[in-house]
Amino acid sequence: MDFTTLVTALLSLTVPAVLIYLLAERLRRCRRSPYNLPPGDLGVPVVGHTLSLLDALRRNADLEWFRARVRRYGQVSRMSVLGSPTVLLAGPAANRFVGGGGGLVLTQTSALRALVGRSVLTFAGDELRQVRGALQAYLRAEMVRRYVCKMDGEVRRHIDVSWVMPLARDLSFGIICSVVFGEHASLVRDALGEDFVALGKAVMSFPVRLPFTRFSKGMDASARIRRAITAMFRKREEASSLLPQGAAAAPSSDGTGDTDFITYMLKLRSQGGHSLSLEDIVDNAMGLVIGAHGTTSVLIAFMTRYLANQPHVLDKVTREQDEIAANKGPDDALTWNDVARMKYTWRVAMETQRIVPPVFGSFRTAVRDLEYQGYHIPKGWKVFAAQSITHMDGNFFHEPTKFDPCRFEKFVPPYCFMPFGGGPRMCPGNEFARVETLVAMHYLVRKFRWKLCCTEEAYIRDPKPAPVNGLPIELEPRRI
Ligand code: HEM
Repeated sequence: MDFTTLVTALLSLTVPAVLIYLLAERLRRCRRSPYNLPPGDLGVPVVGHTLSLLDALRRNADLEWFRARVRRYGQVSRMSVLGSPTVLLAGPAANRFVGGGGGLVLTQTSALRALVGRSVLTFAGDELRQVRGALQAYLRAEMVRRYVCKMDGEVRRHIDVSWVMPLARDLSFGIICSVVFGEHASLVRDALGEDFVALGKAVMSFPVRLPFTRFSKGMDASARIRRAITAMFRKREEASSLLPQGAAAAPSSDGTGDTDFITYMLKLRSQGGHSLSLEDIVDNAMGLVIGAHGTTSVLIAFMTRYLANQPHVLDKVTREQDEIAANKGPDDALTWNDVARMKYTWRVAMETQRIVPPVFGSFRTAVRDLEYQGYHIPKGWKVFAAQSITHMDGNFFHEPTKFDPCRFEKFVPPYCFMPFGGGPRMCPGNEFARVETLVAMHYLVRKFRWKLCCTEEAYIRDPKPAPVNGLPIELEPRRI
């Protein structure tokens, strides 16, 4: 018997034996459990349901996957994903429970911790409170109001390209860079654009530091971004200590919101608002860029797709945008008041997010033993609620597969529509995303008409929704 045959024979005996042992252990533990665990199963040891869920996501069949489990086990069930026992919850009460936060913390994968070290995505306790407070203050409506002009300029710079997904990505990347990095934005965009793409892709990867893995590329990109941005702002940090009290956080004299995020955070620290180092602030800036651009670009891209397939909706959006433009000169930038009038267009955006939510659900970890609807959730277990389950439930949304923006003119029951999450970890950038999307749509529908090159183009979730071919469109100038 040669060496290879021997190794193969040994492996074929030991691997099944180890798997059977692990399975038996797990079954014994479950049977001994003092908990009233939710119904369900933990699947194959270690792998659990990870591969099956990933496969469903890649085929855009995740809703069916979740529904099958809900049909089989009810609205509370147990499964195992990414190596952890996880409770899958469905329904508005579940969305409220997961968003509410009591005994649950945001699940941080080890990839995320390694990639964006110390940021709002990885903090807990006091540090989290300080940074959430600063982010919410920075992104509040009055601040976003001052970015409208900036967003307008950025959209006009991008608008004449015809490959929707990359265009939407470039656009939202450009906008978030100009807000986060201020006068350094173009430098960051040009020198670090690719690195931010690699970083975004690595966030949900397996943390294996081998050459050519997504994670490894993300780690290299993250180190380059950190180095470059820290160096850029080292000077700014010194300069900001020379600014008069309150100057950095105040609006600029032209009202365009020229206080970039990093300067804002440096100034806030000098006023005792937090105690983060420049390196931590840069990590938070990275977190903000990741949170902002992979999500808003999905919304803009899918809205473009729905408008192409729904001519009557496009007509209504165009009428609304034409009325807004009628009172302005061709070079006048949009204002906050203009954006406030785009009510129907925003309903189209909400309907797009109902059917294709950019973030597919909320993952939490139980920090103590919890109880939900009579079942125990042991400390350390994960809890997951997928938005699509309530978004596509006929009990809350009549004919849920139909694209109908007017449904948002009526009352929507609480905790059924949650594209931005809810509770203490709700997206702090929701207002920012709303304004960015509306400004982009204004110029798109006013200037162009478009046709989808692949009318039935499928999309996958990776885990964000992405059209398989990048959603190419034929774009032509609009004849008015
Ligand atoms: C359509 C666009 C967007 C969608 C659908 C979206 C959705 C979400 C959701 C669902 C969460 C919470 C996830 C959870 O509960 O586990 C979240 C968190 C977050 N979002 Fe957004 N987001 C969008 C745009 C933005 C923008 C424009 C920014 C920044 C300007 C941003 C920054 C963040 C940050 C920093 C967090 C983490 C907050 C925390 O951990 O406490 N997002 N987003």
